Amino acid sequence: MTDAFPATASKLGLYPVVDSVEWIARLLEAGVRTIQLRIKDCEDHEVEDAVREAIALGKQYRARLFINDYWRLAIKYHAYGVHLGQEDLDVADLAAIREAGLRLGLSTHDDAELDRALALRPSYIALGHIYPTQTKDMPSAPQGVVELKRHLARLHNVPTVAIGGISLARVPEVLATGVGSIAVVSAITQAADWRAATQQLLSLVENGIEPAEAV
Ligand SMILES: Cc1ncc(COP(=O)(O)OP(=O)(O)O)c(N)n1
Ligand SMILES: Cc1ncsc1CCOP(=O)(O)O
Ligand SMILES: [Mg+2]
Repeated sequence: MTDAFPATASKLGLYPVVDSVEWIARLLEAGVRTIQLRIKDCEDHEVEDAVREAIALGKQYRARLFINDYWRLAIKYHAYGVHLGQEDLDVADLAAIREAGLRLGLSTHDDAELDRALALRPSYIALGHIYPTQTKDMPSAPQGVVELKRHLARLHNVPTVAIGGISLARVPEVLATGVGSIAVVSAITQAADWRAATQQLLSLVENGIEPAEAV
């Protein structure tokens, strides 16, 4: 059996996914403790400064900072973790990520992808998209909360994250599925008042979760 990736918190709570160091800084300052830097479609050298600065901020705030896609840079600067999609899995050096001690989060969209993800023993598994989203072109249909719940039934011992179209108003029905974390982009970055939105999301999602484990 393949070695497991390092463990992360059993419930990751509110998980903003953002595209700049500025967003990382303001959300960590606002109390977010799980966060992802997601800058799409760049060469490593174009995002190296941003990745390094985001990782430094993550360490400063003792937060769980995941780097999307740029796994070589995440290893180079000792990120807390890396998030990869199914296509990324075809090219990434998973052994190098594991040996460097980084946590690994994986995207899944259906049962076959869940099978593949489970076999890799990642630190968490993300499920989506749950609702229609304007943030990313998705080839598949939204899975909805009924399908999310069915998938979660296979994932008792793995931290889970729901993503895609999750607004403040939809958080309660997503949480009711038992998922351990809610990942959002536009619910924060497109909010009229991002600070208020972040505080409302934090209190809804993290109410009842143990204080953050040391990072
Ligand atoms: C928490 C979380 N879940 C899913 C994704 C999507 O990742 P991926 O499939 O690799 O697509 P891109 O984000 O790279 O466009 C994510 N980033 N974070
Ligand atoms: C990156 C990603 N992966 C699946 S859906 C999505 C975008 C989620 O953005 P939003 O929360 O604005 O729908
Ligand atoms: Mg990706």
